[in-house]
Amino acid sequence: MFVVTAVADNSTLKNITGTILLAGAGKMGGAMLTGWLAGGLDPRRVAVIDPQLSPEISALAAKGVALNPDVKAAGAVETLVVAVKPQMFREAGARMKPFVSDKTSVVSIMAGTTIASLQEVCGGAVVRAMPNTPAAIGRGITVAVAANNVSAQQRAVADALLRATGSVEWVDDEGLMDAVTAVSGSGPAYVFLLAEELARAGVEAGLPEALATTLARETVSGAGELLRRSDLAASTLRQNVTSPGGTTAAALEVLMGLPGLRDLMIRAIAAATRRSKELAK
Ligand SMILES: NC(=O)C1=CN([C@@H]2O[C@H](COP(=O)(O)OP(=O)(O)OC[C@H]3O[C@@H](n4cnc5c(N)ncnc54)[C@H](O)[C@@H]3O)[C@@H](O)[C@H]2O)C=CC1
Ligand SMILES: O=C(O)[C@@H]1CCC=N1
Repeated sequence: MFVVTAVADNSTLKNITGTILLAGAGKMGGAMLTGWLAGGLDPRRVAVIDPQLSPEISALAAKGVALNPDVKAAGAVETLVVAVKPQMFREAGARMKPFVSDKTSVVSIMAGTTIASLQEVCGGAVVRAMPNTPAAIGRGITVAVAANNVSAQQRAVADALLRATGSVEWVDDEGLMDAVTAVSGSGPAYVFLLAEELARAGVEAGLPEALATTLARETVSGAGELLRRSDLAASTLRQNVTSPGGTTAAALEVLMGLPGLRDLMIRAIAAATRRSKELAK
């Protein structure tokens, strides 16, 4: 389900005149496409390539989005956005190459896949980006890095496409992308796991399952919203919950003990970073 409403007035999106071709309209590609349309991109500027189109994406044909066009029907592709699984990129990318001219910019959101292999398989001026699933509600964060041959105009269009689903941070060092993927790309999963385990522990402590699930969901999302709206550091917000000698202190003694959450998180992020590097091979 994609429910992105316009994140900001995005005149760059509205002024796009070439074709934006999305390859792979699954969870992330679909969320991005919804964000572009909500941000004012003309649906007639958009084409989608996906062998298994969802009903939600297929329905966009009525608004003018081109579905699985051939190279001729797609027109001049200004930006190709690659949102297929990294494992299928070699095969899928070769089929995308005919859509790419030397004027096309190629924006990839694939985990692990390097600028060098995108240049080799697809050509074009490559932007490598890593969004995350809160993009589906316009609250994603994306980190992006551009190859040397990306023009200022191409970078502005890439920025507008990525910013349609949340905020964007640009970096110069592609080497950061594996750790970025581990922290913010995969990060929402760690937060959802926290909600799952908080509920499970509540049941262990004697709560009915439905109540425990509601309490965990509202606590994780409410604390997330407080973190977002507050100017205070996460550590200060944590201290504000913690009365000396009280219940929170008792729980934090466990979570912050050794080995505790810090050690677990360092190991988890290291594992995801390693996996991102492996996906490059
Ligand atoms: N799910 C997530 O949290 C995030 C995913 N990503 C990246 O986004 C990419 C897509 O991931 P998801 O959306 O989760 O996967 P998904 O499985 O939901 O979407 C992939 C889509 O690609 C389509 N597809 C398969 N073969 C194709 C081909 N030859 N040409 C065009 N489309 C084809 C599939 O039908 C599917 O709709 C991956 O590379 C992943 O690393 C990046 C950030 C976060
Ligand atoms: O798990 C993955 O490989 C993708 C990249 C970041 C989130 N999902």
